Amino acid sequence: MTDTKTIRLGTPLKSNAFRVLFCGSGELGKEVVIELQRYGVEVIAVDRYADAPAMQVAHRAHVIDMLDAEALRSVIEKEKPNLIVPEIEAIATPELVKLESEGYQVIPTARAVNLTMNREGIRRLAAEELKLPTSPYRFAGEKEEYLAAVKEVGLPLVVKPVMSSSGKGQSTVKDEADIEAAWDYAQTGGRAGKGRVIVEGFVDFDYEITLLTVRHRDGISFCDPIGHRQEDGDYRESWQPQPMSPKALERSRQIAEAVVNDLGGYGIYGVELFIKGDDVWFSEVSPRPHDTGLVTLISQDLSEFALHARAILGLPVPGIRQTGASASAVILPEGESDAVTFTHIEEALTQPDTQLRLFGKPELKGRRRMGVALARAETIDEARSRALRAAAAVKIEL
Ligand SMILES: Nc1ncnc2c1ncn2[C@@H]1O[C@H](COP(=O)(O)OP(=O)(O)OP(=O)(O)O)[C@@H](O)[C@H]1O
Ligand SMILES: NCC(=O)N[C@@H]1O[C@H](COP(=O)([O-])[O-])[C@@H](O)[C@H]1O
Ligand SMILES: [Mg+2]
Repeated sequence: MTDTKTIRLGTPLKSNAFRVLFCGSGELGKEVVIELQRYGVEVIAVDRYADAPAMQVAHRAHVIDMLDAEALRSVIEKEKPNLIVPEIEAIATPELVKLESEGYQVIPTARAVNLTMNREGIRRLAAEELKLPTSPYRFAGEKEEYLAAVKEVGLPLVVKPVMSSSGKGQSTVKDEADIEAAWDYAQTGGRAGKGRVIVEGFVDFDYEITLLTVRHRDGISFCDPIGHRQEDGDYRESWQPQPMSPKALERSRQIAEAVVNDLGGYGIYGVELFIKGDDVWFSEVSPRPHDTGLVTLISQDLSEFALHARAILGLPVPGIRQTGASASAVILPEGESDAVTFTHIEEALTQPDTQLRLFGKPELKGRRRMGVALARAETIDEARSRALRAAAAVKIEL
């Protein structure tokens, strides 16, 4: 007898395959693909360039301009996936909204992906509709408007393109003299070309966290808070668990719950929060695994990638086990190469409880995250220095 309620996973490459299509195929997608492969899911990886990390572990791949709505629709209509999994912000998300209304399933929801790909969507939702505390902010599309926004918000402030990630196009302005340069960088450095910016008042936080929050068929589960250090808007190290006052943790969970329940769907969310004493500000949210959550590859029995896979397949998440003080440190070389060689990996791995991931990105142009070191230890401080030492040990030949 067939139980109509049960999840049905077929055999990959057969007519009954359960097919998942990734929009974006970077290092975060690669780990989710590996988790889905473990369930015998058929995976199709899509990105703007060939041989992207997740493509290397998927069944097949397509290279398209994901900001081109027609190209995106055409690949989806060709593959007819059971699930569409956005992996990066820079996608023609309004087309995903249309595709969802035609019956495709977008993870976690097309609305969540559409709102979060643009800082304006998610910020207005969080601050104006959900009334959550955020930094003061203004949006601007023209230089004049930008200069007025800067006046209203006041220095110090942070300028970001509305569509960007990993700090691309982002500047902190402390001095009047840097106001012009911040506008120019936002117009050239984002992931989707010129356009609107957000001007945010600088929040003088004690520390910041990512609260990984899973929405799954049985409700919501939280991972322990992840602390992290960012430079130029891009993450350099992360650790788990970040010590927090009970009040700040409770407040953080309330904010995360409010946001993910509004956005809905199944999957993991990375809720970014600024903390000062017991006060918590919402910063932004990724409706997908978070880069700072790479630490969960060593710090949890089910990593954020395994949790995402389970949640999106509609499988249960009865518990998440945190296995002690852990840290991650990025391998972030700078230069130009179309075939990077990594050496001294032995040195990176001489310490116990240390692991390495090299993403296999086919090109280095400027500064790019190419790998991550992971470590566990007795204390957070030890785990951090162990991860940093391992990351620094790896040498790069261009
Ligand atoms: N208003 C602010 N006040 C203080 N610091 C900020 C502010 N906005 C951003 N930052 C700092 O810059 C970092 C990156 O900002 P944000 O997360 O908005 O950029 P992003 O490009 O979306 O990065 P990612 O894709 O890695 O999440 C934050 O984690 C924080 O350290
Ligand atoms: N903060 C978001 C983030 O870390 N996203 C991750 O970086 C990739 C892009 O890397 P690239 O710029 O090196 O191609 C994305 O595909 C995703 O895996
Ligand atoms: Mg962020």
